[in-house]
Amino acid sequence: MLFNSLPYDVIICGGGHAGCEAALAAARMGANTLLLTGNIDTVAAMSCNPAIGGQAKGQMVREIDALGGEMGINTDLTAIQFRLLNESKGLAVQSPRAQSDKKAYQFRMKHTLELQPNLQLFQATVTGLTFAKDRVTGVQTNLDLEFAAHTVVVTTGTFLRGLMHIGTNKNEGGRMGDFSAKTLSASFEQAGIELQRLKTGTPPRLLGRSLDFSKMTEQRGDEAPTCFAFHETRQDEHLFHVEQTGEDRLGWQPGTNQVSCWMTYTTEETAQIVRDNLAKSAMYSGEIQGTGPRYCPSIEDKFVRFADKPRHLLFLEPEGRSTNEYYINGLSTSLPFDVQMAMVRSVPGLEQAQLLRPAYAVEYDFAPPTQLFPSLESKKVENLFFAGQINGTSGYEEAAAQGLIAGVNAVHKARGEPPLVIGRAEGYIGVLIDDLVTKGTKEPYRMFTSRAEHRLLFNHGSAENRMLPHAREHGLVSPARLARMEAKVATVDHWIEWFESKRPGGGQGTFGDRIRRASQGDGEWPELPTDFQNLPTESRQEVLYRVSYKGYLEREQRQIAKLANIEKVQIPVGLDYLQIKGLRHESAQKLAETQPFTLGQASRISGVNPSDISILLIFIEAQRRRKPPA
Ligand SMILES: Cc1cc2nc3c(=O)[nH]c(=O)nc-3n(C[C@H](O)[C@H](O)[C@H](O)COP(=O)(O)OP(=O)(O)OC[C@H]3O[C@@H](n4cnc5c(N)ncnc54)[C@H](O)[C@@H]3O)c2cc1C
Ligand SMILES: NC(=O)c1ccc[n+]([C@@H]2O[C@H](COP(=O)([O-])OP(=O)(O)OC[C@H]3O[C@@H](n4cnc5c(N)ncnc54)[C@H](O)[C@@H]3O)[C@@H](O)[C@H]2O)c1
Repeated sequence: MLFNSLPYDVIICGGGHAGCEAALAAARMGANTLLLTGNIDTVAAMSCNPAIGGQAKGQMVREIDALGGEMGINTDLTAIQFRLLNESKGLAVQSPRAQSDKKAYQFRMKHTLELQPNLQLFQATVTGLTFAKDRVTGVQTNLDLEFAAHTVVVTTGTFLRGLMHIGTNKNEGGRMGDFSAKTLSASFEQAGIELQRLKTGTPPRLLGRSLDFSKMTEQRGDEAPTCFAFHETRQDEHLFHVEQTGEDRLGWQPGTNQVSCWMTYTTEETAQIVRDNLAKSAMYSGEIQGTGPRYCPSIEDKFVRFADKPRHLLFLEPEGRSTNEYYINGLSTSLPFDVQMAMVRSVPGLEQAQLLRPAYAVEYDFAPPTQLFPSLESKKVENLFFAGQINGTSGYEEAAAQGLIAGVNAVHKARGEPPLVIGRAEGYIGVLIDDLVTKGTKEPYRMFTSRAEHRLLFNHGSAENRMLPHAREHGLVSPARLARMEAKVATVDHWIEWFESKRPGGGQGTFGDRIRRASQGDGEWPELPTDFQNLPTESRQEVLYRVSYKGYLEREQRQIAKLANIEKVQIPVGLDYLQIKGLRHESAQKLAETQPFTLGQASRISGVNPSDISILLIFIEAQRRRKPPA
């Protein structure tokens, strides 16, 4: 039965981190949006650890916030511990990280979805897509209801043919206690979309009252929390806490009443248990075919790949304020349950530990993302977008970032407008999507600072400055917030200019020169004007960062300017690379497969070398000259 006579502008399949951002972005742009998810109670569930942010991921969450997304503010208002990572290192690599109350995070996100105008939330499992020629036209569900749409965004995470492993024990599901989406994969394959398998894993959860914290080292949160949302420009938004009805904020502020994490280490006994039972691990016995995340290795991987390391650090993280459940960061495994018990109890402080949930690994289908345009629209099926773990990524933040972009672009597509594409030189979100659609991935992709060529420009505090043009052009934030973002950028620019032109008394050079010397430990800090000291912390920090690192940042900008020329050269859609004389066959094939948008994107395809790019440039320019003016 067709549920709606008029098609929705956008339907989102899956209410995980990608789906929530996609749905909110689309509805906030005024599009008539439907979010279908298998279980409304698991909206925005954190399948693994109760943490948001960390290196590069923290910066990405701030970019999501600057683009009007929800993850940052939802974390701030449900966090139970805040820590700024790399605090002793340079500002460019400092990353906010917070642990959220897992349930509060979900409840607040669900409530935000419920309150959002233009958005309908509905519980149903999507079983297939409907097509007309090479276009998607809607979705089918397990309720025998069909929904029609101009565009569809798929954000089904680890659920496609999800299969969980604990030793030789197997259960179908995308997550422990959840269902497996078994029929949707066939719909993609029917449409010519290729699927492959990946795997990921999670550690056991423990009962807090069975743990001996006196044998562990306490790790407290930062006294002054580093928030993810830009509260300075978000003043008018509803900062409701989960107990609220959405009208005002409680007296509660982010960073109040934080809880501690606890550190302990694996022992020689743990290593021995793992080594003795390696053959029983689903991963090592050949039970699992999919490739796992290299950068979040299981404990089996750690003892095999880093055999010379006698012990590994573990963090005990509380999962919330109103639960006694603890997550063990660092002990992901797919060993049988009895081995997991022995392993856990070989760790100081965990000798009497009771397990609430076992560790497990999950295998699932993903759609290699080279099948997507930079807008995240499928190259094979028009109006169909993909975002999140289904694109081969790992991580809540990576999923949310893609969800936001796919949601915005689904609306643009429905309206016949050009897509939002963030450049590699603008932020981690640009790097993430460019890496995915250009190079693809053979293992779960996780963001790192080292993936970005221009990471010095990506300090977390500058996200609003960097995203402002996109937020403005695509209407992603409220007019009031946009005005405050613009005012903030103008204030920052004003003070940078002021420091570079004015000289303090009693020393040589401008304020800028003195700040640079002082920030490198050479000389005293000049006394800074009271007006500057009175600026909100974030604006002040951004000015000092840009002044302190002026030389390095200018060098980055020069490099970007050099590359900008090839980034600007657009490649005509449907170019027949195999007909271009002089282009190596391998390059022609890779280019035809990837169908890059710009020469810059073409230059990043592995196997395409600089001489191929020169040949391509000459060809495009010759073609352009031949074309009669319109
Ligand atoms: C066991 C495990 C361990 C992990 N470890 C970590 C970790 O430590 N840290 C980390 O950051 N990431 C981890 N991940 C990955 C992390 O959970 C994902 O990267 C992130 O949640 C992906 O977000 P998503 O929105 O793409 O998908 P998900 O969060 O998986 O959400 C998918 C949503 O789609 C819904 N859905 C699926 N199929 C359908 C359908 N056919 N119809 C309707 N609704 C559907 C589901 O109900 C769910 O709500 C782990 C995942 C798992 C399962
Ligand atoms: N299977 C998966 O898909 C999977 C599995 C695990 C992790 N991940 C991803 O990786 C991230 C977790 O990975 P990680 O192990 O590097 O941990 P993390 O990102 O939570 O922590 C990064 C670093 O912070 C420090 N740290 C860890 N726990 C801390 C705590 N409680 N308090 C303070 N500092 C802490 C450690 O030095 C750690 O190396 C997740 O956010 C997720 O995106 C994915």
